[in-house]
Amino acid sequence: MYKIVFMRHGESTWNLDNRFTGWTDVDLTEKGVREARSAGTVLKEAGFSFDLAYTSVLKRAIRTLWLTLDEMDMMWLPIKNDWRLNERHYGALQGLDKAETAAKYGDAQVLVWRRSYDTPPPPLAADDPRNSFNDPRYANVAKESIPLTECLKDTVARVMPAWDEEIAPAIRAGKQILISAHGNSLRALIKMLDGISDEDIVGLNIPNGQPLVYELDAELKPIRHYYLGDQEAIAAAVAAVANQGKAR
Ligand SMILES: O=C(O)[C@H](O)COP(=O)(O)O
Repeated sequence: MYKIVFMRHGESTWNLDNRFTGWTDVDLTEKGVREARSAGTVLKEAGFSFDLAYTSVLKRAIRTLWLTLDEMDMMWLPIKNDWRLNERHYGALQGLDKAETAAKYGDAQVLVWRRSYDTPPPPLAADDPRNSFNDPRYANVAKESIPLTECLKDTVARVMPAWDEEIAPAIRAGKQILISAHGNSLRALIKMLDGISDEDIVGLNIPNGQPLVYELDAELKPIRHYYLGDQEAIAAAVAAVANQGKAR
């Protein structure tokens, strides 16, 4: 049996402000820093150790990983940064308040933009200065692969090659792996691993900074999964994520 640990970054400044974030590179709040450190404590106390970590090229996931590893006294761990683990690109919604957007367009429309499998939010204009075409961190990415918006299906299409080409072979080679990523890049991975339908994926929400353990069989099919830590607090955090897109 193999084990892999997934973790969404700790609370970010735009999580706190309830803004659509996507590829915007915002940092952790103080609470997010505490969540990342506490994830390290929880992992250490549960006896986890790692050979390799993967994260995105966005600082909220990178810093979460650093703080978690610091807490585990494992800052020496090799880290692979892969843009394909980035958050789903939120298009022209990036920067907008989620509840205000729901008040303007309705809860149902915002649920479609946040959680539907194949309806992307409106795109950023190609000449919007917030596009990532000239950002040096994507210098090695083909321009046509750099999105202006993404639905979850688009995110699956970029996350799965990272899984198939990089992460799955490393698991098979016996590496213990920690992945620090984002709500929707993790939803994309989990959808594929667990074979969740396009309809049911709407109901999957991932809380900030909570280690999620997946046990996998020899074919890397999930046997079971569970969050480490305080289960009541985690259930409340999952419900809070679901409610972020509702008008107040
Ligand atoms: O990009 C964002 O806004 C969040 O990190 C994930 O947002 P969501 O839960 O609204 O999809």
